[in-house]
Amino acid sequence: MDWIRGNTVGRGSSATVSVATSCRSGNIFAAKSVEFFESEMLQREQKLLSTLNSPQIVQYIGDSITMEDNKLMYNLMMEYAPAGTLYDAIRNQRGRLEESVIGQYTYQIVQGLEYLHSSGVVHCDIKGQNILITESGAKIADFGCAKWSDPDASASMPIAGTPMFMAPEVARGEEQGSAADIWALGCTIIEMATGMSPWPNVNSDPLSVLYKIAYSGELPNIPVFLSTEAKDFLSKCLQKDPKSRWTAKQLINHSFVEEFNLSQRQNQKSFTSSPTSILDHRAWTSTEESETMDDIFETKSASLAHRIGGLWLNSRAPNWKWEETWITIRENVEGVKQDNNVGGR
Ligand SMILES: Nc1ncnc2c1ncn2[C@@H]1O[C@H](COP(=O)(O)OP(=O)(O)OP(=O)(O)O)[C@@H](O)[C@H]1O
Repeated sequence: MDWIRGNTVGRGSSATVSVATSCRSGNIFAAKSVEFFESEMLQREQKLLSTLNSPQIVQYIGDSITMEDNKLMYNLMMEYAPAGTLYDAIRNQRGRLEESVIGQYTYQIVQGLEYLHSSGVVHCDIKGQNILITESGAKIADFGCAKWSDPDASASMPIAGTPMFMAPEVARGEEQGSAADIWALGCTIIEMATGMSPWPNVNSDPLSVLYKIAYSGELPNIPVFLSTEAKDFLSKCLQKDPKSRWTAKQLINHSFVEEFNLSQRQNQKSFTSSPTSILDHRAWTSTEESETMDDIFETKSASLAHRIGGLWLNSRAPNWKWEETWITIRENVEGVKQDNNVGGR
């Protein structure tokens, strides 16, 4: 092992993330690790992340297999973000970021999404917990749910993501394309502005969340205290019809983020720095009667929500805290696999 594992800096539903130091260079990086026998998803994430290269995407460094405490581990190495996630930043600011900061992060996330979507990748799990804050701003991370947008490649790809941040067409199990990332971006802006979920008054079980999003016809509330530009930007992200949602390419020129777009262009003109090392860049109310549920979930598309909800109910974790962390769910081709994302952050 030519690197030393340091402290654990994060724990997701699928993996543990530690800070690590290279023995040769002394450089610091992050290692996302799982036991090799259950590393299929992390290896899939590695394959996808290794094809990406953008200032607004967490920088891929490499992968390795290590033997630690008699356990064979698979590690995905990437740049380390000492400041943690956007979710941490929101909590540090007592749940509400200033609008100028929201604008800046939003611009950087849109840049990352524009890069991803133009590269044929859909992230599928945009939320504050999956955005890292680095010296060069917000970077999109955690490609555990990501997929290629090519219909042939994604035909067998199941719906994945975090119910509270899911777009209506995703909650109905119809499609999960790039427009779904834009809806999730809108939800993340609400998270930045309020420190709360986009559906704060909805019963917090995923089944209720999914039903509300899929069939109520309602939209998340746009915070009243935001500027007209910010509200307009949000309304472009939170269109029920995915075809009516603005694309990342359109949003990048929206007046809400215009000043960050302009200042970046100016910076690009004045600096011509060459890159050094990659490490230098561093669910409606409470659950209804089951007859009603069966009526509601009769359709093919809704059966997805039913399966997800059932699984969640069956595997509820004792230390679950919905308010503090948003669940990520993944369905594999053979069936549904539900991951409890229970704190540790
Ligand atoms: N590069 C990094 N630098 C610093 N902290 C990180 C980094 N990557 C991840 N983390 C921390 O580890 C946590 C878990 O990482 P990640 O979201 O990638 O794991 P996961 O198991 O895929 O999570 P999820 O349950 O969202 O699928 C993050 O929320 C964050 O706090």
